[in-house]
Amino acid sequence: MHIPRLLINFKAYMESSGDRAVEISKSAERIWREMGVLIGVSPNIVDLRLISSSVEIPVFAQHVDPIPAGAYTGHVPPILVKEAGARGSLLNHSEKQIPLRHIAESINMMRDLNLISIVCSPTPSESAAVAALLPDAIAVEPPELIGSGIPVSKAKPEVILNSLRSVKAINSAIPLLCGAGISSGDDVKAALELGSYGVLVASAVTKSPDPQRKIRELAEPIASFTRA
Ligand SMILES: O=C(CO)COP(=O)(O)O
Repeated sequence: MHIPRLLINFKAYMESSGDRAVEISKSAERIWREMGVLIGVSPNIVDLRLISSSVEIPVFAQHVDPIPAGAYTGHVPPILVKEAGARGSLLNHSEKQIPLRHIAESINMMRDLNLISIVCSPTPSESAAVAALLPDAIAVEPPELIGSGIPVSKAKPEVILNSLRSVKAINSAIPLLCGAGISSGDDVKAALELGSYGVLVASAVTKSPDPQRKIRELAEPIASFTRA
């Protein structure tokens, strides 16, 4: 199972849509080849096929709905995400929260399609609830730090430690990523030292004047950590 250690969420930023989404994705691919760090990108749904046909690194949708293909206006069936070349999807991001039963149904539908499920959770207790649904990975992200530039790995390390503890108590095989405010290589290093498998980032890359340079900075501690 190839869970990225650095997953870049393009959200719905203009700076990471269309041709700019392709450029950032190609930068991520270049750094993956250069450093051997598995980097994934999560473009807006409007760019999913464009990005998955432009790079070899794993591409993730930002959301799926637990439905088959069919008469579902405005919804995102897992099968169509698969057809568009995605390797998986985020679920339950704090900016796109869904009920627990939808998370469970989506994880099961994604598993049947060999799509990787990375489920976001805002707190350690919700991380435990999500772990019981057996996703492929969990990403804990305190909503109040998202987009703040204040890194969860330094401002709220207990959220990572308590999530690790609560997820391990349910299933120690589920990797835990963390995100929210992660903006520097040092923030990534702190997250890894706390026990995170990897990180989820958005604005540090999408809003950077030099996304490639920022991706390299964020990937460096992962490269050294995974080499050690
Ligand atoms: O929501 C996030 C990643 O999914 C985190 O956002 P920022 O990296 O902009 O804080």
